[in-house]
Amino acid sequence: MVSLADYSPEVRDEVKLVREQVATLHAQLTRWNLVVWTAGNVSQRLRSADLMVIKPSGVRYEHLTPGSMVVTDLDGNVVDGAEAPSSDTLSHAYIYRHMPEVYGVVHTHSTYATAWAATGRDIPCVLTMMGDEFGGPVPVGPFELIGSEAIGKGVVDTLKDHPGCPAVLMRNHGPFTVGADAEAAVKAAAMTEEVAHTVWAAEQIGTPKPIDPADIAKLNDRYQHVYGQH
Ligand SMILES: O=C(CO)[C@@H](O)[C@@H](O)COP(=O)(O)O
Repeated sequence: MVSLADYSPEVRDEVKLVREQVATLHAQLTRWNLVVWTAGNVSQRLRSADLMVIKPSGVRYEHLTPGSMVVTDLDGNVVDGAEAPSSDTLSHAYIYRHMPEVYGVVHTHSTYATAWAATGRDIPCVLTMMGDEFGGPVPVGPFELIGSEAIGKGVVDTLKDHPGCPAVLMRNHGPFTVGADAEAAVKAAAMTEEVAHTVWAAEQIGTPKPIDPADIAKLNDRYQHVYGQH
């Protein structure tokens, strides 16, 4: 069995840093009310080796530490860690293998996004915030059972039809989000829940108005390339 001792000091240094980052980011899941009990996970892929760091399965967020984070290869084989990795490890690994631009993956069961997932409806792009973050609707992916890479394949296949979108609502299950790092994927999870809630509220009031696709593209381009500090 391969262990961290088989990797260079540079890789081991990055593992230490990413363990700290991923452990800290799990607190953002509870901060933004995206999870109940242990129903969510965060991972980040390393830049220096084909490894990833993911949460141990079923461990409460207040008990998570950098040292409890599990290191696996991109086939889900444990390389370092005392506890079993997340239920979704094979799916996170599949996403990393098939989306080379992705270095962060998050899964939650946040209430409003999961309610949309239960209906099988895409969240329509009726908010400027959706143009900004998603560049269109938040799509629904196929129903898949948990524990294999099937969910990961469903996420990848769905996002092929939604280039640039960082979120998929896996039907009857909940949101999976991706990003250039774990923090970006956590942000996408928080924004997914926010727009799921707002669009649901809009549908209680009346019929949300669609945004012209050309304007959605302009919103997304500005937000992705101009917004914030550069
Ligand atoms: O969605 C599910 C189970 O339905 C899991 O991803 C969720 O409970 C989190 O599991 P882990 O604690 O990451 O193994």
